[in-house]
Amino acid sequence: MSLKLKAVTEPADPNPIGSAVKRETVDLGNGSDIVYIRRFLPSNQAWTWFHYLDKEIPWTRPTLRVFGRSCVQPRDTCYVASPGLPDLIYSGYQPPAYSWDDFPPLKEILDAVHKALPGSSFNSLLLNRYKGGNDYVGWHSDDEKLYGLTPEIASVSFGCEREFFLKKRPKGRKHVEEPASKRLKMSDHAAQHSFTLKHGSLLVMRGNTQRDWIHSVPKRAKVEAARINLTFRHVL
Ligand SMILES: O=C(O)CCC(=O)C(=O)O
Ligand SMILES: [Fe+2]
Repeated sequence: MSLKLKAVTEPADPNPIGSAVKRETVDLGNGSDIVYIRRFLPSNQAWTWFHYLDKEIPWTRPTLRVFGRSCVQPRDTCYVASPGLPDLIYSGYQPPAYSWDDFPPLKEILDAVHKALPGSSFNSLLLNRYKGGNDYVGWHSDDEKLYGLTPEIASVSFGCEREFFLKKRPKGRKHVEEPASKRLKMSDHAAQHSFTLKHGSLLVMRGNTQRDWIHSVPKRAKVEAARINLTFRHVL
C-alpha cells in the first residue's frame, strides 16, 4: 500500500480583513489625495456590523447652530473617542464622547483600518446614520483645529450605497456646513470628483484635502434604505 501525501490547504479566506485588496488613488493636486478601497470588508462581515451598529449605537439627532440659526442635523450621529482628548465641538454642538470599550466591534473595525493604512493611529470616531434618501451631509470640510493641518480621515461605509462628492473649496470662504444641492453646476465639473460609497468600502482623505476641498453626501429622493458611515480621525 502506498501512502499518498496530499497537500491539505485550509480553504483560503477570499478576502481577509485588512488584506491587500485593490485600492484606487486619486491625486487631487497640491498635496491632496483620496484612496478608495471598494472591497475593504467582506460583505457578510460588513452586514453583521451594520446590524450591530444600527441597534446598539445611542444615535442622536442634535440641534446645530449654523449661520446663527438653529437646525436639526439631517442625520443621526454619535461620537467615540479615547480618554483624555480635547472635546470635539462643531456647529455649536459638543457631542458626548463614548468609549471604545462600550462597543467592542468598533475596535475590530479600527484594527482593520489600521492594518490597511500602515502608520495611521486613529483615536476618535464620528458615526453617521442616514436613515433614508432625505438624510444628508451638506458641503463642509473637517478642518477643526484639533485634527491638525493635514488630517487623515478614514471613512468606512455600511448598507445602502450613497454618492460622495468632493469639490474645490470656494476661495475666501470660511467653511460652514451648507445644504448640498442635488446637482453640481456645469461650471463646477472640472474641480469635482464623485465616488459611490459601496457597502464595506473604505475611503481615505489625506494631505491637504480638508484645507483645499469640501465634501458632501447629498439627498437622494429615490433612496429608502439606511446607510451607516464611520469616520476615523486622529485628534492631536
Ligand atoms: O457619510 C459620509 O460618507 C461622510 C461623512 C462626513 O463627511 C463627516 O462625518 O464629516
Ligand atoms: Fe466630513
